[in-house]
Amino acid sequence: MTHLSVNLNKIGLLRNSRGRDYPSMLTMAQRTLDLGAFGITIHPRPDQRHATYRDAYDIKELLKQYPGRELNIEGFPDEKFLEVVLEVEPDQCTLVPDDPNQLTSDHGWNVARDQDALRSVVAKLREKNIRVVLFMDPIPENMALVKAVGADRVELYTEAYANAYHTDRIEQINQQYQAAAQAALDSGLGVNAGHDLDLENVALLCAGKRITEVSIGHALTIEALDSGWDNVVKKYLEILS
Ligand SMILES: CC(=O)[C@@H](O)[C@H](O)COP(=O)(O)O
Ligand SMILES: NCC(=O)COP(=O)(O)O
Repeated sequence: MTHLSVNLNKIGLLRNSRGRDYPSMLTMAQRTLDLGAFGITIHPRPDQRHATYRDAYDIKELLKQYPGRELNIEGFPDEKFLEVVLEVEPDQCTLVPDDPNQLTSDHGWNVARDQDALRSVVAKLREKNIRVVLFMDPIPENMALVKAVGADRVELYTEAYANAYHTDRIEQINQQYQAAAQAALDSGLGVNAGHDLDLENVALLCAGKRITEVSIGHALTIEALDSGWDNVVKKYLEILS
């Protein structure tokens, strides 16, 4: 079984487009948890274009009603992000090497280059018992360094997998992701995965039984426009069970 953490960024985008609390992030988080999702993910970016720092505090408060479920906060560890995460104390923090002006996340960490800074950030988060995840490209040789800086898990950046899914390269690409996941496991790390996963492609990736958690938001929100939020969340839960 692979845990589903639903990323609510795109609910935040809709909410922010009118400046009112509609759709409500909290209502959607509660609805998603009531459907059985393991967790909620948000990625507050410096411009707060979708998920906001306030959402982090509010969803953490909501999760007190859901023992065993988790909040995962993703983002680049700048001063404000770290201030919020160290105050909110989510169950998990996924560090992503995004520039503020990036359209979306599109690469993993260069841990060899950034190891000193990462080691310091990871230590601060671990002091608060926050599980630390590094967003990584699926390169097996890089996994041991993630462990060396003190992280608990990697999140495999799955855009390349999603792009290959409907091509004749998918078997080779999936094998690369499975090898990266195995290398992470062999290094004593847990394995998460995310970015551009959807109802069609998620099953093959998780069939290898190496992935503890997937975080899915963009495709899930779009699929919900066709089939309804509840139906889509239930479909993911069925696939991942
Ligand atoms: C890190 C990652 O791949 C996604 O979780 C990210 O949160 C997507 O961000 P946007 O929703 O801003 O595209
Ligand atoms: N870490 C991946 C995530 O939270 C959601 O990514 P996406 O499904 O919005 O592409």
